[in-house]
Amino acid sequence: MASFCRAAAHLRAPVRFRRLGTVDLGAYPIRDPGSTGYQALVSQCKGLIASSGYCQLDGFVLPETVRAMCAEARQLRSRGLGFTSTNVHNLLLEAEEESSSAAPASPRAQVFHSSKTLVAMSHLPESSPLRELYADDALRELVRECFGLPRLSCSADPHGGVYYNFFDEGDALWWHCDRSHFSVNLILQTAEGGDFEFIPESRHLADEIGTWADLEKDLQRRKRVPKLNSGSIYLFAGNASFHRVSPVTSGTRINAILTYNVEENQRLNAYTLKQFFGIDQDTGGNA
Ligand SMILES: O=C(O)CCC(=O)C(=O)O
Ligand SMILES: [Fe+2]
Repeated sequence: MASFCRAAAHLRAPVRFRRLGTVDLGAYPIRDPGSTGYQALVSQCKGLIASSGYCQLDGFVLPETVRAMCAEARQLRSRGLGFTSTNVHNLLLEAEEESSSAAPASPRAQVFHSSKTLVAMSHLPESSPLRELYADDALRELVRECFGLPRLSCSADPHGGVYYNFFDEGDALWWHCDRSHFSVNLILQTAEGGDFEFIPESRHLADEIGTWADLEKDLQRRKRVPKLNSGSIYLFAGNASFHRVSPVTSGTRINAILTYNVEENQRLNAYTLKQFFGIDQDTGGNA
């Protein structure tokens, strides 16, 4: 009888949905910044960023959440909410008028065609696990500390704060240095090819090596190709180092970019919104 009552009480209990944990807090104690584990994590990341501009946190996002994010990304894309762009750019992502003075064979005159498909933050449902990760103050604080920044805010841009990226077969992001000084990237699904490759502290070579052909040889010879798995997050000082995503040869690479700014209330400019998200600033709608 007693056991029957317990069972009945259980049946009457309100249904609780199990909330997925997002971050592996055992390995990365981001909710406990006073702990020695947290301090060790920050000092290790700071050291790596100081020496090579790069550090990666493997298994940062738990596998179940990675699966939920991949499923969400694919579902949004299958509803036609992805925007595929081909971007023509040079090594320093300069505007045409900035690079027009470069000599024809020089590195800065080289033009690349990069392509990928993005799903903007404005398409993510309120309950999105990617939104939840982006809204996590403890992650933002970790990023701030690792890059040694005085303060850090989430983007105020409704489309570009955090977004999914797809690199399908043939897609690539060719050699460049970012305009922003730091970036945070979450790998959700790997593919054949689609490797993140970088050469620490190499930006100055664009002015020192006379031709793109010679610079490319140097980059290929010295590049680092970290082994990234689904669930890895990497922090990268992408303004100082040439990097690329190599062409995908089979499958689809899925990743998410989390955008933070030192200054508050930063939004994407009209060019970036149109070029990468297909959004007209005036209407906010997809082009
Ligand atoms: O997806 C990556 O691993 C790199 C992306 C990148 O370099 C960029 O968005 O500027
Ligand atoms: Fe980049």
